[in-house]
Amino acid sequence: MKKPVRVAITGAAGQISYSIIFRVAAGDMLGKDQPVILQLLEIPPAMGALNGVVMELNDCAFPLVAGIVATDDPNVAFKDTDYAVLVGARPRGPGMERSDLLMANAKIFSVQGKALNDHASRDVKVLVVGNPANTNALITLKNAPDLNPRNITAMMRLDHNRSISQISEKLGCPTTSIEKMVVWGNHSATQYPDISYATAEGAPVKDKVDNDWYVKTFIPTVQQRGAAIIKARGASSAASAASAAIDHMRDWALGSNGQWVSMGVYSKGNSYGIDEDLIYSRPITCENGEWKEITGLEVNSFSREMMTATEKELAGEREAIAEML
Ligand SMILES: NC(=O)C1=CN([C@@H]2O[C@H](COP(=O)(O)OP(=O)(O)OC[C@H]3O[C@@H](n4cnc5c(N)ncnc54)[C@H](O)[C@@H]3O)[C@@H](O)[C@H]2O)C=CC1
Ligand SMILES: O=C([O-])CC(=O)C(=O)O
Repeated sequence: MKKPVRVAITGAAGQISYSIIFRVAAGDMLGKDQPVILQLLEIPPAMGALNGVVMELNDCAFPLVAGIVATDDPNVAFKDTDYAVLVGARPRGPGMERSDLLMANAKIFSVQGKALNDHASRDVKVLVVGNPANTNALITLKNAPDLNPRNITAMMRLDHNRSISQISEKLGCPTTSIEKMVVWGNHSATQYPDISYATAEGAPVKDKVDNDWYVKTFIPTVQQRGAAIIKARGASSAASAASAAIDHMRDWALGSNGQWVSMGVYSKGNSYGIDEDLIYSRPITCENGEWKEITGLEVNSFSREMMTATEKELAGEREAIAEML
């Protein structure tokens, strides 16, 4: 049996975590042979509810759960943690943009960045889910100067999976046959789901769909999917967000088997002309616990315009929270 690893999950009594925690415990994220110690963080008013989650976890008698810590102290939750999934943050309601959450949530990530810096494993892999995820990841990174910036990422996998699902439905082919999808930029309405390189059953997707559908239906549907779920459900997506978080961390830890995925990662300003000091989503493959960017793709003028629009939005968000960096 492998040695247990520590997985910290914040917002542990919230909607998304109610799906994530049980899947991590079942081995969906790190493998069916990897025991985990769950380190669950909440705020004081939610500790009663978190206690209920812990009771349910115990009732599952999961063979892989080697320990559970439930706490309202980030210094305890992040102690020696190998993985951290930062979900705890306010969700948006109808009519809001995710950036409207920036001021409400920014402080959470400066506090948690510092706590990760001081207490987590030096190799901790961090995924920021709480919105606005990319800029919250930047705040986390800037408050954790002793950690490797490569190890702090933002979740774009839900957008990636949504894109694949839309193409699969349009073409009537299985999701597993769609490869080389890319979502660029911010997890927001400016994100750019790009089918330029995508293939379905080995053939270019752009040859199978008309450009009008791509520009007028596909792109806005993916960009607005979060808002559509809020409208339909009265609450933001939770199980699909949890599933995307599991996919992101599993592929990062165990490898993406050559498949392209989209991850919000730290930009050093040396690829695709994207400004440095942003957490910007791009095409990635993962192997041996490391992510690697796909570089050198040709970018046409439509793509460049879309990539720049989402970059500008991220730069504006960075400006708005400059004092927290
Ligand atoms: N990046 C993405 O693709 C997605 C991001 N989200 C975002 O994820 C976040 C969480 O969403 P839900 O679980 O639906 O919300 P929720 O409101 O059900 O749960 C959030 C939980 O976080 C807790 N929390 C608040 N401040 C905290 C802190 N400082 N430390 C620890 N816990 C804290 C709250 O007590 C609450 O239990 C929201 O910001 C939402 O917008 C949601 C869907 C997709
Ligand atoms: O739309 C929201 O506020 C929640 C979210 O990030 C998503 O579902 O993509």
